[in-house]
Amino acid sequence: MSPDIDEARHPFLKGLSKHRGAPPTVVVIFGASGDLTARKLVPAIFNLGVDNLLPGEFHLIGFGRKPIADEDFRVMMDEAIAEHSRRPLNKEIWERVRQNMSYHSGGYDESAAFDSLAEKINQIEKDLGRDMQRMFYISTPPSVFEPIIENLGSSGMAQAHVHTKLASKVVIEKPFGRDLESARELNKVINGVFEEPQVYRIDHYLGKETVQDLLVQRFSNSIFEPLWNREYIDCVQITVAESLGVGSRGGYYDTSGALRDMIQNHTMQLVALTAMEPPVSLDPESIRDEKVKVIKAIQPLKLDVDGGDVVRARYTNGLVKGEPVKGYAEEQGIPEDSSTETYAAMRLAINNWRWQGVPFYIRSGKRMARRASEIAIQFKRPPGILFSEGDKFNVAANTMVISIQPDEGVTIVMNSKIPGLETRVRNL
Ligand SMILES: NC(=O)C1=CN([C@@H]2O[C@H](COP(=O)(O)OP(=O)(O)OC[C@H]3O[C@@H](n4cnc5c(N)ncnc54)[C@H](OP(=O)(O)O)[C@@H]3O)[C@@H](O)[C@H]2O)C=CC1
Ligand SMILES: O=C1O[C@H](COP(=O)(O)O)[C@@H](O)[C@H](O)[C@H]1O
Repeated sequence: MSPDIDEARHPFLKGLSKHRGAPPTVVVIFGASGDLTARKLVPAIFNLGVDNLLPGEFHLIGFGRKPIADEDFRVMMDEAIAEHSRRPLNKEIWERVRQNMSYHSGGYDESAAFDSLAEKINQIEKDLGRDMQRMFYISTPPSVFEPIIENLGSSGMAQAHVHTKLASKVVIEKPFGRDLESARELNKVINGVFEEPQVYRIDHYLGKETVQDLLVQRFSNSIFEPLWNREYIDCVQITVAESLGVGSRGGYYDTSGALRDMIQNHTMQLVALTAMEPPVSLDPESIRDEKVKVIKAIQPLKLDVDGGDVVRARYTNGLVKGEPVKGYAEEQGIPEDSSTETYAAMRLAINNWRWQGVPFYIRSGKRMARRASEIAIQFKRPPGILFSEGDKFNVAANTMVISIQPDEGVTIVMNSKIPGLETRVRNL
């Protein structure tokens, strides 16, 4: 590995092993011509390669309805890395993945296409002379999640090497159903084909370093935990703001809106991690149990138009960096009668011992003034006996801001004396 790439590692990682011994793997991405594949999945695979975390034997197969030649797919993915990867494209590293990349076209409900995909993977195993783990990443709009899962079952791919370390895995994107009933129905289809340990219901916010750091910050630093409750906290504000519009994804987005696309999943994960009790251990079930407990304590929302807990809105046309951009209603693929929101904000009341009376304000939107995801913990003000005289004492509420992206870090707003003979106060 060239020194400049090693330099790109986080300083905390210096001296730690880079290899976790992943088994030989074939990843199949359904919906591989789409936005998520280009923006996140393939750049992430490239970066795993840079960090030497890919298995020695690694194959990537894109799957989709449009016919795409293997070489065209490789070029599309080169461009995706050049545009979206956090590290520049390193041709030497990428070539090792690239040479084992191909595209398989077929309908998501077409069983023959899945049979031929199974044959292709069997042939890769035969050529290698050993079994491989198969990982199926469903990166399509939710309307085709179910036929893909059913076809993975009927083609036998879901059961490959089951009950061994190489058992097939399936990764399912969100939204996971439209409501409780459809989510249960989707679960039923999944459980009819895969065993639970094979299933990954993904929320990519949980993979962000700063989100993973939340539990560490809360439960490994004794200075915060005693203050993390209704005695000291005035309110919590969670913002997930994007500057992008819906772009080419109007067809999918209009069936979701901000509530299903961002609030019920990513934003609620941030609420859960901020508000949950300490888990009894770090195993996934213990963390899940605490998240479930705190989410159950959230009170039903008041939906009245005036004085309710929820606001929905959508962006109109305007300027971004001086360039005109379309309003949501004019974006490609948005039906004329659409009433889908691109912004949602709500006030949550968590009725448990720790949080009663502390509002959680959460909001998410597209085409906002700037891209920023953050959790702001606003503490109660001290009694205003000493420093409460207008301008002279510009006292702010202490606030801890955990910035998730784009600038990662923690900022604490505190009050301090302005140097000089007179006692003047300002926040910094
Ligand atoms: N984009 C993002 O930033 C994120 C997206 N997600 C989730 O990932 C999934 C994929 O998102 P994204 O890549 O943006 O979606 P896209 O709209 O880009 O669709 C992905 C691919 O699915 C196929 N497709 C599109 N529409 C349909 C349809 N109506 N029926 C069948 N196939 C269709 C197309 O491939 P082809 O025509 O070749 O078959 C398309 O290239 C969604 O579930 C989304 O919620 C999650 C996190 C972030
Ligand atoms: O899940 C989604 O997330 C992206 C935002 O992800 P980020 O990591 O860039 O914050 C959003 O654009 C997309 O609409 C949504 O489906």
